[in-house]
Order: sequence, then structure tokens, then C-alpha cells
Amino acid sequence: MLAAKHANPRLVVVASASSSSGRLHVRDLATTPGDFAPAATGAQRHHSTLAGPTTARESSRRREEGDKERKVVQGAVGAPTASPWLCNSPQMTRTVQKSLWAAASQWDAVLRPGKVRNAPDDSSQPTYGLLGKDLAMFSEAGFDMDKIHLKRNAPVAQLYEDAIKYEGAVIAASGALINFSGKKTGRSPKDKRIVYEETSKDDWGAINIQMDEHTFEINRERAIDYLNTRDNVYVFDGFAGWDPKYRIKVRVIASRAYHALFMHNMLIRPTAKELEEFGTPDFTIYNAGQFPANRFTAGMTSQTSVEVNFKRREMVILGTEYAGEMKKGIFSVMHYLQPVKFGNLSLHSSANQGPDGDVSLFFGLSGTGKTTLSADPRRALIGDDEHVWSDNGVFNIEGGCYAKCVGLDAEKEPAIFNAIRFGSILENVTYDYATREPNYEDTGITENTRCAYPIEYIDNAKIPCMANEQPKNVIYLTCDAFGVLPPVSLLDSNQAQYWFLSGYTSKTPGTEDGIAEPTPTFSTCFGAPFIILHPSRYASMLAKKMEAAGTRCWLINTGWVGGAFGTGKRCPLKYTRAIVDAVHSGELNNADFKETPVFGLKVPTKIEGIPDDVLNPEAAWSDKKAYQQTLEKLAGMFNKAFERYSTECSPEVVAAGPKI
Ligand SMILES: Nc1ncnc2c1ncn2[C@@H]1O[C@H](COP(=O)(O)OP(=O)(O)OP(=O)(O)O)[C@@H](O)[C@H]1O
Ligand SMILES: O=C([O-])CC(=O)C(=O)O
Ligand SMILES: [Ca+2]
Ligand SMILES: [Mn+2]
Repeated sequence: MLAAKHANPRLVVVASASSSSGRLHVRDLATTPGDFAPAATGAQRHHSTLAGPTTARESSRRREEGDKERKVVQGAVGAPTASPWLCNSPQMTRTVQKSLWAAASQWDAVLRPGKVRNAPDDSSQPTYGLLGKDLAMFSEAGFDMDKIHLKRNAPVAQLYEDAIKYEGAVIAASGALINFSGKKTGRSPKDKRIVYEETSKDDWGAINIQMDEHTFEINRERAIDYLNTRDNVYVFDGFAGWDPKYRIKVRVIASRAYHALFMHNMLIRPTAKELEEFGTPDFTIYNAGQFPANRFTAGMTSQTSVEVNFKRREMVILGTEYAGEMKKGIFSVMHYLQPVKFGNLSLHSSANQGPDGDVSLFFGLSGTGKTTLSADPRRALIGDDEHVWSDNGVFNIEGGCYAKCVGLDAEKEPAIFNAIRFGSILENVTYDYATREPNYEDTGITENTRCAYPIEYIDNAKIPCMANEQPKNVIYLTCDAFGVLPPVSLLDSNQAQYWFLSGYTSKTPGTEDGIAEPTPTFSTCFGAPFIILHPSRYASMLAKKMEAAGTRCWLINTGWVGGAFGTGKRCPLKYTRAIVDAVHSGELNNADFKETPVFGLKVPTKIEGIPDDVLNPEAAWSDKKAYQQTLEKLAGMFNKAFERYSTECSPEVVAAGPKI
């Protein structure tokens, strides 16, 4: 048996080495747990403004919490089901984390006396990984280099350690890190703004929410002031875009280790040499998401603000810790830079490549199946969410994937399931306290549970993530909650433009704030929240590229069949996969097609393995009248949504819409 004494002798941890269970018992010798209390987990943190100087009231609150939590821990070890709710909650995460952290640091002290400093507010950690000239850049930006500890491109293990110590993260059985984003568990498109200034105004896309330069400066300063209150500030320098000709250098500066690890996974990781030669970034994200925006600042409508400034080449995040804002922020930057600076087309799509080199793009709004359907054992994965179509072919913008985890099943989605291991971050996923197995069925925190992992965790990823081939097939994924669109149809060139500009789908719950059930939406270019230019600029580029390459365009409905949401069911994944297989095998090239009424879609009359009543939605509806009414209702919605584009495109494209 080993007994260790903390430098601050209020806690003694007795680790019973002989016990096969390896249990740790925490024996309390005094009352104050404040010394080792990590920052609150997201769920708790949003109640307090910032984890700054500890007030007397705060200490007493922590003391009370600590007392409560210690009791839970003592009762819970070995008997973890005392409260099933607590076992799966972020609160429990924090409780368990606290006790384990305390225990683990005691172990360190025993094994390496005098070498390890235990307290989470340890101020001895060095600023490292930065060269002299980089340090000057930080001082110039307003960082207090005498106070904060910048950790640049810290190793994954250290980001784990810090997330565990300071943020209440835990390690899942598979080795992935489980962390929580607090109050916001999806993106906040209504709080995302683009600064209107001389560089952006010429290309202004009519779809962006504006912010003025002065307000940006105020928020930027607020973010940096907040970061200056932190002991640790994490920096990650990496690339966006796999094609060296078109990539940009991105710097992320964040207060949470979890955010640095997320971007470590989602950007393209530089080699040691590339890092040394990194120099001035092309774009910088200041992520102070733990701290709110001031609602009295001009134009702020909430405490959340995500803002992009093309002139300064900067993005500032306040009041949301949802990590997806950073990845989609860089995507917005690429939606501006790629067309304007390089003449390339940026795409909200996944991409994969068959054994014969043929490339497929899968466009689709959030939740329509880009990640799921691009993970295909027979095809190499180029990327799951953000791509660029250039003259050379297709390249991925990202170095990782951000997969939805709701209902994740090892058998149905093995590639994604197996990518969830050491280095991956599970976001807002609850877990079994006793086994540390993630619970993918639990949507208690959000439906939008996610995992971010480096792309090389997918066995058949194509690295570098690019293909020097023009796409042979483009697949539009739509999730039709009305259940009237066929599961697959072939689009001609005019229809391809019409459906791209319309961007019809249903928003699935969770990915955006405030969406509770599938909600029909027209999200132009299958990604309205991310585009910067006028939608018709992307649409006409796409049409030209598809025509030049002879690309075929398919519409696949991954949404409801046999009735609308509520009566029908989501098209079984195995059927959608069989349809995608039929596109790739060439089976559909030789199929017979029948044109549907109203939408004029060409639907294959037969596909191997797909029941006829799935292929033909009308056959699946028992109430034919209701089917017809629903079809016409949707057609009416299309016509209304397309009005704004009718002057922007040719009469042929307008005529490719539904006829009622
Ligand atoms: N027929 C189907 N086809 C595709 N996905 C389906 C189908 N039925 C159910 N699903 C589920 O729908 C979800 C699709 O999510 P996915 O992560 O693939 O979306 P995405 O397009 O990548 O979205 P995002 O841009 O938000 O990452 C998954 O949870 C998947 O299991
Ligand atoms: O951005 C996110 O949060 C997830 C995603 O890929 C999308 O919504 O398209
Ligand atoms: Ca995805
Ligand atoms: Mn996406």
C-alpha cells in the first residue's frame, strides 16, 4: 500500500496496490477542494461568467459542491449506479474527473518526487514551441506574454492532460477524449456575421449578416482581454486545403485545450519543419467562446458572436464553445478565398474515389449523409465535409472528420466507430460511468453529438486527401421529411442547377441552435450559412465544371419513405447504400427511367436489392390523396423559394422546377 501526501496536506490518497480492482479511495482530511478544482464543465460554466479570480462566495460554493461531490464519489466507486442520471451527466464527469485527477497527481508525486507540480493553476509551465519572431506577433496582437503561457501545437497527450485537469474531460474506454461544449451544442447561424469593409463589399453575397469594422474591433479586444486572463492559452498552427498550391495557413488561439485538440484534428497537421517555417498565418481565429459578447455592443442580439473579418484576416468567437464554429468559420473563409483569389469552387460536400480512380462528390446540408455515405469500404475517402474543385481535380480542405454520433453502431458504420480512439474528441456524448463506454443512444445533452478525428483514423483514407481527377458523379443528398421525393433520380444540367440553388432538405435536430424536429428548409448551395458570395456565382461555376467534365448528377433522398416524418420512416441506410453502389457500379447507366409528375424527376424503374415501394414513393403511401397533396405542397414551397433566383438564371433553369 502506498500513501502519499500532497504538497498542500489536506488530502491523502490511499491507493491500494493489492486490490485487483485498483480502486482509489479518497480520504478527506480537511474541507477545501478548491485547490484542485478544475474549471467547471461546460454545462456548469455558462452559469458563471468566467473562471477568473476566486471570490469568497465562489470559494464557499465550490466548497459545498466539493463536499457534495466527494460523497457521490465515495459512494459511487464500485457502486456506480447510485444515480443513473448523475452517472451519465457532465456533472458526474466533473465529479469523477476531480477525484481521479486528485488521485493521479498524488501518484505522480510519489513516483517522481520533486519533479511534478500538481496544482492545476500551476504557473511554472513554459511558453514553448514558438520562435522569437512569432512571440513578437503575439505581443503585437495584444497578448500579455509575461503572464499567459502559450502552448503552441502541444502534443495530443498534453492537450488530453490539460482538458482533463482544467475542463472536466474524461477518457472513454476506446481512448477518445470526451468533452462538453456547454450551453451551445450546435452552430449559431443567426449570430454569425461578416464584417462589411472595402475588401468584402465588392463580393458581398446578399446572404450574409453584416457587422461594422468598429464592432469587430470591440469584440476582438474583448476576446484578447479574456484570453489574457487565462493561465494557459493554446495555439494551433495548421493548414486548410490539401493542395499545396491553394492551401492557407491558419492559426487558432483558444482558451480551451479541447478547442486546440479539435482543430489539431480538423486542420491539416504541419510537419515539424512546416511548423518551424510557418511564419505569418493567412488567417487567425481568436476563440474566447467561454466569455460572452456584450449585448450592449452595436448589433449584438445575444451573448454569442461569431465574426469573420476578411480585411484583417481574422475571426473572433465569443459566447459559444461549440467547436464546429471554428471549422465552419474556416469553411466560410474558403468560400470567399477559393473563388475570388483562385477561381476554384468550394463545396459543402464529401468526396471519395473508386478503385478505377473515379471521383464522387456528395453534396448535402447538415445531417443528410455526407459523412455516412462517403465512408465506403470499397472507395478511398478524400474527405467528409468540405472540398474544393479546382482545375487539377478535387482536394479536401480539412485534415479530419467531424461525424455525427447519434445512434452510431459498430456494425452499420464500422469505419466511423473504429476511428473513435486515442486522439479523437467525442463532443457532448454521455458515457457509462463504470465502463467508460460512450452511450451513442443518449441524446440527453443534444441530438448533435459528434466526434472529431484525424482523417488517417479512417483506414481507407486517401492521403494526401486529393485526387487529380474531375468528378464523374455528383450526388445531391436531400433529407425529405415529407416523404414524397424518390430515393434516387437522375438530373439533367438545368435540374442540377435548379436543385443546387434551391438546396432543399430538412434541417435535422441539433446541428443548429433551436431545431427540435426535421424542418424543411431551402439552404442554397447546400450550405447557406457558409457561403459568402452570391449563390449564383457558385451555381454557375458548378454547372460549367460539370459540363466540361461530363459529370452526371444524381438526387438521393436519404429522408423519409412511406409517409412524412411522423408516419413514414427514414429510408433505411442499407437501401441508400445499395443505391450509391448502383451509381458507382454503373448499374444505373443502363437502367430504364420513368419521369415523375410535378417534379419531372427521372427515376430508375428497378434497382437490384431495392423494394419497388421504396423506389416509388407514391406506391409506399397508403393514402394516395394525401401523397398528392403533400407533393403539391412541397412543389409550392419550391416555387416560392426559387423566386429570388429567377432573375439570376436562365429560363431553362427556372423551367427545371416543379410544375403545378
Ligand atoms: N438513409 C440514410 N442515409 C444516410 N444517413 C442516414 C440514413 N438514415 C439514417 N441516417 C443517419 O443520418 C445521419 C447522417 O449524418 P451525417 O453525419 O452523415 O451527415 P452529414 O451530411 O455529414 O452532416 P454534417 O454536415 O452536419 O456533418 C447519420 O446519423 C446516419 O446514421
Ligand atoms: O458545422 C457543423 O457543426 C457540423 C457540420 O458539418 C454542418 O452542420 O454542416
Ligand atoms: Ca459530416
Ligand atoms: Mn457540414
